[in-house]
Amino acid sequence: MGYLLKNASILDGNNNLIKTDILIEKDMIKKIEENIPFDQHEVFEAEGRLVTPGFVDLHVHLREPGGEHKETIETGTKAAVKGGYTTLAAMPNTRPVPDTIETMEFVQQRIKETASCRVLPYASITTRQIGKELTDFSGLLEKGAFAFTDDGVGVQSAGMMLKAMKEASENDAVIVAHCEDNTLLPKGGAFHEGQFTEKEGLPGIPSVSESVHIARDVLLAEAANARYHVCHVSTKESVRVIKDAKRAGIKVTAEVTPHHLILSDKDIKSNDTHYKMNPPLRSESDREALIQGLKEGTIDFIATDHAPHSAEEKNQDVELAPFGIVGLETAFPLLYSELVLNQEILTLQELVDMMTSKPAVSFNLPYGTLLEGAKADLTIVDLNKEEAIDTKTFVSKGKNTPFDGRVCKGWPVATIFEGKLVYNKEESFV
Ligand SMILES: NC(=O)N[C@@H](CC(=O)O)C(=O)O
Ligand SMILES: [Zn+2]
Ligand SMILES: [Zn+2]
Repeated sequence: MGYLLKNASILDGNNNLIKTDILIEKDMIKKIEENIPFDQHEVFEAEGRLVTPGFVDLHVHLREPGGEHKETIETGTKAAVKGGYTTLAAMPNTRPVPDTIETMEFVQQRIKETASCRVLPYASITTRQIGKELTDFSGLLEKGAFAFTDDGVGVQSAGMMLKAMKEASENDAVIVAHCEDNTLLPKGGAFHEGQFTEKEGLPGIPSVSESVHIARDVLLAEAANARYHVCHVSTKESVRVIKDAKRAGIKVTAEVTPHHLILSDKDIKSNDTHYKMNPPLRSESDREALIQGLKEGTIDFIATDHAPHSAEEKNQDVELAPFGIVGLETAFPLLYSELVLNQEILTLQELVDMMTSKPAVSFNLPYGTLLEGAKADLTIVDLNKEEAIDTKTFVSKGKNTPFDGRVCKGWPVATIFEGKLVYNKEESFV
């Protein structure tokens, strides 16, 4: 009859750790209190472990249907719970795209049958994500579409984006945007236009190809009175535009990825396609602006943009290899080690909030909290455990990361989703 976590360390909201017991019954957190007596519960000793709400990642690519050689809902959610995540929102750049009721029903069925954690599927804004025709927003929402996005590609026409925002506003839905103006992209660009591409004599992806769409879209969101969210913000100009829009009262939120917070174009290794992702790693001053934006609340939360690809695909020439890196199994230890421990940029509380309550609140989700009566989604972390990232241990099909071999501290060791133990590293947590 449920679990009793003894002597767990939890955060109090002010970056203080307090010691407590946590009682889980069915799929709910029943009680958070010291010295809960046990009574037919399975007892877990959590002494010396940080217990947080299950992490929430609102930007992942699970590749199913159509990209099962890269990832499936089953493998992607196994990777998620290993990384401490219990809620994911899955991007619709699959084949087929969930742009019809039938495909959305199929995706929901696969989630029900194969997922280890909660998966909220996005529907596309436009049919086949080609920017020509809006999908059936109200029909897709009825089938459980989480929000609408054409992630993978920008919505090129302002007219189409305005239509989408009006439709979203009428249906109380959020438009989630991959911001990229194709008319500003060079042929064969793989990296940010800056010191790296200049040194290597390569075509570069300019910052303005992202920021110009954000500037356009916040004005469209204002005109349509729509809720608008920006994916994977990467430039300082983007941060400035979002800051101004928030100040003007426009309903905009934004996310940033772990890799854009930790790496910049000075870290790129020539001919290594593990540094090729969209948007690209920008300059060091962009990275600093992203950190500042996150700290001050211009950027609302962290999302991985987990984008698995096969080794064959990534082993091509830089121009041909697909954009994207995986993130679910490494996000917390990377961010904790780099931003909390090494650079002292974020507190542990801030980091946990940005991976739990902040995304949940931004999208009105009832998850990401450790409160009595909440869903029992919990992540158990060993903050002192130090280990090198090793792609050979990944359960994701994607091994495409530039962080292989990097030593990190703060590894998730167990994950509870809706009251069930869905991950338990080497059965260590019993
Ligand atoms: N981020 C990436 O580099 N790639 C994503 C697409 C996307 O998020 O735009 C993918 O689907 O592989
Ligand atoms: Zn994208
Ligand atoms: Zn993406």
